[in-house]
Amino acid sequence: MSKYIMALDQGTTSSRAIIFDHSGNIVASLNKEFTQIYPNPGWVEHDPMEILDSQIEVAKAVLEKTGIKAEDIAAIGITNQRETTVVWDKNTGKPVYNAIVWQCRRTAPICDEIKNSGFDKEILKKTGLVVDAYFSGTKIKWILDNVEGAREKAENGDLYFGNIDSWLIWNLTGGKAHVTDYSNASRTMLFNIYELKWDKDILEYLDIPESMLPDVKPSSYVYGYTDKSIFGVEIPIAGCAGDQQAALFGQTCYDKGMAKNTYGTGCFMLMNTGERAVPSKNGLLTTIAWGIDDKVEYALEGSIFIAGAAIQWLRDELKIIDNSPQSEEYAQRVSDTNGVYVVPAFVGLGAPYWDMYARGAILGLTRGVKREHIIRATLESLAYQTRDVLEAMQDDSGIKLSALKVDGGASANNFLMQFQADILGVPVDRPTVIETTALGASYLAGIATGFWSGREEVAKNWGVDRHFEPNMNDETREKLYAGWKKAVERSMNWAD
Ligand SMILES: Nc1ncnc2c1ncn2[C@@H]1O[C@H](COP(=O)(O)OP(=O)(O)O)[C@@H](O)[C@H]1O
Ligand SMILES: O=P(O)(O)OC[C@H](O)CO
Repeated sequence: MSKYIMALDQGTTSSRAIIFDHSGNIVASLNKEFTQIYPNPGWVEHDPMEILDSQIEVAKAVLEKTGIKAEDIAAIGITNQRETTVVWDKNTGKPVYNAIVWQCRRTAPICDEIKNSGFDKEILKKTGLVVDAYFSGTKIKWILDNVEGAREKAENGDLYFGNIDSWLIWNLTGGKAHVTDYSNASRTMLFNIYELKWDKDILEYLDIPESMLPDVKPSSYVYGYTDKSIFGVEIPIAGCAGDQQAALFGQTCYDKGMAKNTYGTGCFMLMNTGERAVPSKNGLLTTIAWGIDDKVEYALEGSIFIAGAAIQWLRDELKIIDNSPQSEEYAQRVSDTNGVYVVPAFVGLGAPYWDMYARGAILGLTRGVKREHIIRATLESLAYQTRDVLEAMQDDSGIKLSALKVDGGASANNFLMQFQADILGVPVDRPTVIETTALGASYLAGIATGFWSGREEVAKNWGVDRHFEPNMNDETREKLYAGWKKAVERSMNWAD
């Protein structure tokens, strides 16, 4: 029997390949950052070919690095930045436009039109989503309306749409499978999460031909096999889920009421609500967690658009740190932010505010403010945003969390995790494997192929690396949080 599972984790910042063993431990991991393209303020694009090439490159390189043979990979699990939209010509395999990234705000005017017509209420009822430029539907419409010849080709049945999962699977299978899974489909704003099918009314409203859309399959399922030309052998692609749902699976949140928060480019808190879809009264999303054996389970989600990306901004644009981990050292050189708040609303605000026109702000500047304070305030903003979402989630679900399970790149930051526990007044548990996104995709693939027997078996792999206990008095906590709420208000409704 083959000994390993390989996860391909195609994130917003980088393409990553990780090999896991049967105990859910990382045997080897490689990742490659790729180009972020900002053609206009608030617009974000990726090159789909660069995504594909970097993903295949790291997958091959991680095998080479370990000496593990492709034959020893029992299955591949795919997980991906969600909502990001690729439209390609199915005859040539060429994208007709760059991938429009989930963070991109260009379709805000289309969303305003939908809201003005009142159709947003219908969309929320059918898809569980708040109408926002975040989701794929309006991005597809933009491509069809703005790329020369695209609409005609789409109507002739020559174009395929896919999120990054579909784009990768189609290419890895040599163009044999045009598929997605329930969790990714539920983020397009085109999928009826109750009837489990593409919604004809929404497609008609947005003028999107159904022939462009992938077939929707379970998340733990053999979608196809990698073309021999890639790894020399055919490997089953047997798991697929959007990265946040995959992280929920990797954190083994299998029971109703279990939740996790992932600190990557953005920050996403998901709570398993079981077989019942829970509508939100507080600006959260209702979404599909996964589909297994044709049974679908749901989650409540709080989506924060900018988290680790704000740390990247300190590194790449302000150039006040050399690398992301260094932010921890700088933050700890000062005892507070000197009254500064950073609101990283670079691409508007997601849950619970949903303001496409909010923009980033630094408030409370005085002459004594040093870069350490700005760095600390930026890290703290991740924790404040998480509190906004946690409060909404507890209210919607009626469940008070006894501890928050965390993961993702920025959860490695001990300062941030301690401040998170302090500002929530709730303990934070960081597991031994913080690459839970990739782990979840592996579990889905391994369960489909019999590598693992099921959830009960993989749940035994979860263990705590570090527990952060809240250590802040209530008065300080509430005073700091009140300052954050004031700062957020100032950042809202800024862009024209
Ligand atoms: N020690 C750290 N402190 C703060 N932020 C970090 C740290 N390590 C990584 N990050 C941030 O986490 C993000 C990468 O996390 P990752 O889970 O790989 O994200 P993604 O899947 O979105 O590409 C980057 O935005 C990076 O700036
Ligand atoms: O790339 P990440 O890990 O920040 O995740 C992006 C999300 O899937 C967007 O919804």
